[in-house]
Amino acid sequence: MGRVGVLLLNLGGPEQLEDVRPFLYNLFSDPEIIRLPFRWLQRPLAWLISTLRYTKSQENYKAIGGGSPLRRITEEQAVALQERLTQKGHDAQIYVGMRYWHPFTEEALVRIKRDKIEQLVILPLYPQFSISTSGSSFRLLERLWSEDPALQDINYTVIPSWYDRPGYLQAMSQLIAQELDHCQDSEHIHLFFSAHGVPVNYVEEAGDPYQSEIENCTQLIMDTLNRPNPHTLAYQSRVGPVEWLKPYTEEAIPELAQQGVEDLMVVPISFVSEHIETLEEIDMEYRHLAEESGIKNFYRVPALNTHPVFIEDLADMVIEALDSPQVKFAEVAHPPKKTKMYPQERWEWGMTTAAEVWNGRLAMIGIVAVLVELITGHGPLHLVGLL
Ligand SMILES: C=CC1=C(C)c2cc3[nH]c(cc4nc(cc5[nH]c(cc1n2)c(C)c5CCC(=O)O)C(CCC(=O)O)=C4C)c(C)c3C=C
Ligand SMILES: [Fe+2]
Ligand SMILES: [Fe+2]
Repeated sequence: MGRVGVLLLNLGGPEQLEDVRPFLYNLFSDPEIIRLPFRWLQRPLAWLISTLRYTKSQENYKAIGGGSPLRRITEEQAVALQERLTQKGHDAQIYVGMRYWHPFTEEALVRIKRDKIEQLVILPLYPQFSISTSGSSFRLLERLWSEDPALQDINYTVIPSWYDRPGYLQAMSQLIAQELDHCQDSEHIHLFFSAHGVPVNYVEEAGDPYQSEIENCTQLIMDTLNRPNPHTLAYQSRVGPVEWLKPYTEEAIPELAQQGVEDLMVVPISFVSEHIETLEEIDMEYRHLAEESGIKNFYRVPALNTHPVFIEDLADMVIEALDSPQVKFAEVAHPPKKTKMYPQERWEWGMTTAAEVWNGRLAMIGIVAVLVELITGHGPLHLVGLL
């Protein structure tokens, strides 16, 4: 076997407050994150939302120390994975490729080419697949590959998702059990699985398997944990005006309190590292909400980070992938759609007169909306919840 590399994919996060605005711009420029009827609207809208949202977002990053810990933790995972692979007799170079911040996926590919990697395992650090996360990175890679003959010489394989891996499930249930064992009468504690949400139309129209993978994952963790605790699954971090997967975390917590639940333990399951949504949203916002709603004891299970059982499983995944038939981007970047078209494609009927007229009208509405919002600080984007 030639020189082996592992490319770890992740979202990326602003390392300092000045990074928040360009990070948000990159995020909202991604058509897998906001689906718009017209491609040309993507960058102006990304500029608009990032400009109007960043001060609020900066406040959240300020509350967790001024930046996202995601790069540091992902690099620690990379080091731990490399060590574990070496112990298992596999020499591999590990690369981190983030989607929206440094080190960008493009930067990782420059290093992979420079190091003359011949076998590459592409491993997203998202246990469950979503069009908006792993899918977005796979599509980016698919495009970069198609543009670069040097990349086409590399034998690569993709691991699409791995939420059902025994090691991952073991590591998650060990973390939960450890947290439960710190508490008295732990069998009464309600386990509250909180997954990052996605818009409903991703699942129902675009065919995103995310919801079913999250539901299966929750059940598998409960089976592995094998304790009598009651549990609930809900979705957090909704952004924007459209409907997202339900129940929403911020509604489910007060409902449970009303039903008489007094002890709640939140288990974050869509992300393997601590990040803004665990450290700020869960530990601060949802804790506050829970206490206001009458929950007496609020606990949170830590993220996996470099949990040894988890890292061991990542190493096994890499070794197994090297021995298995290759999985190509074309197989994983485009989940089969539920309806004939992606939501944004329904509008793409070509350069018809009607489309041109609507382009013009929407542009005017957009410009007026921006001006009103910039001047008054209030407007349609605040109303629909994007800001
Ligand atoms: C599996 C995890 C994630 C899914 C699914 C996901 C979908 C998704 N996210 C947004 C919008 C935002 N995400 C933001 C930050 C962010 N998102 C995830 C994970 C998932 N996102 C993480 C881990 C982070 C934080 C990184 C860090 O800095 O620690 C943000 C920015 C933060 C903020 O301003 O609140 C936005 C905005 C959408 C629209 C979406 C699905 C379509
Ligand atoms: Fe997100
Ligand atoms: Fe949030």
